Amino acid sequence: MTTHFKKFGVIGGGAWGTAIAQMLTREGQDVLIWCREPDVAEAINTAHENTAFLSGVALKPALKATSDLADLAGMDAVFAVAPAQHTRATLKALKGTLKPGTPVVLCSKGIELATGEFMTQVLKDELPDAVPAVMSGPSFAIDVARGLPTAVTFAIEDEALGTELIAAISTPTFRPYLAHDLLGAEIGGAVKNVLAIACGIALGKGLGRSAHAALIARGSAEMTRLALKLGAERETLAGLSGLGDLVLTCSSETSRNMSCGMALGKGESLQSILDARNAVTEGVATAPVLRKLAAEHGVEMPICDAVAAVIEGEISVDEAIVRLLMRPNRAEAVTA
Ligand SMILES: NC(=O)C1=CN([C@@H]2O[C@H](COP(=O)(O)OP(=O)(O)OC[C@H]3O[C@@H](n4cnc5c(N)ncnc54)[C@H](O)[C@@H]3O)[C@@H](O)[C@H]2O)C=CC1
Ligand SMILES: O=C(CO)COP(=O)(O)O
Repeated sequence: MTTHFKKFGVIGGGAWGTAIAQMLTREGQDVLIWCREPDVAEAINTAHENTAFLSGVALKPALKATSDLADLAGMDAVFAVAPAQHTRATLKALKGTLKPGTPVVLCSKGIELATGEFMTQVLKDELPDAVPAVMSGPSFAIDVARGLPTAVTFAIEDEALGTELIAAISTPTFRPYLAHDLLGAEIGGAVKNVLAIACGIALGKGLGRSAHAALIARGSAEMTRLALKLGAERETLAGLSGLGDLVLTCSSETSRNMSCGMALGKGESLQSILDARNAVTEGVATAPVLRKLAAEHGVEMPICDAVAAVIEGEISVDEAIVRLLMRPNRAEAVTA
């Protein structure tokens, strides 16, 4: 398929932005990644490595980096990969620089704490002339950067545009699947991070694999319940950006959310866990705002609620476990 997508901008020089930029860089495509830290941009341009956020991966020399967001002006498509709490500021800074109708592919997984908004709404607020897309699914940055096989959901309203975009970005090892339910893809990505903290807590506490599996299955029910209430589609939550990412994130210590939960389960304090890492743990910011959103919509999400209560310091990990286990018996159905 011929494509007019030749110039890609990536906002965010963290692990995921770097992996996406590496994946997009190929013959016939120019890729420019914006890094907040000038030394990260410098290292990508000169040493071809992002030692701060994705060390040990040899980046393609054709990948170029900048620390000036204005350099992303005129790109054919932009991937927004700053942490969810910083996405608004980076999009705001791009006002007036992108051509109207430029696709902006939202790749961060979270809900804005200050507003309760998902990233598509943040984009609409800041760059109303952009075309929103959501790319989300089971995809550790290190796997994608190393070219290991990965499949994600690529949600966009315009099917023809989406078909052209996924043709332009896919590789033999990176397979985006086209979808139209942007909200469903966003809900999966945001909620699975909170559930991964819960799974980590259970494993860190030594509660066993049966409890872990129960949390994944009941967590999936919570995620789907919220999605249906907000108007998203059940099928999306059963796909790569829902169940797929839930399983990955809840099963591997490579996940920052899962490993944060494990450390909490072993008795470490949240602050000491966060202080010790140079990486974002999205579920920590998402849990409180997710709890609020669920309450506003009358959606029961007891696992996410318990994680939020631990994160906000209201109850201990042990109290959260007791609270979940002592809930009254109920029907298994998602919408019961
Ligand atoms: N790392 C991964 O495997 C994956 C991450 N994601 C999502 O991608 C998003 C970005 O995560 P990572 O790339 O992993 O980040 P990271 O944890 O590797 O790095 C942190 C990033 O936050 C940026 N940052 C810190 N303060 C900032 C500010 N005030 N304004 C703008 N940027 C700021 C840093 O410059 C750095 O790029 C998150 O929403 C995450 O959930 C999604 C899929 C996979
Ligand atoms: O979203 C991810 C994998 O799909 C990465 O998860 P963590 O942010 O928990 O590391």
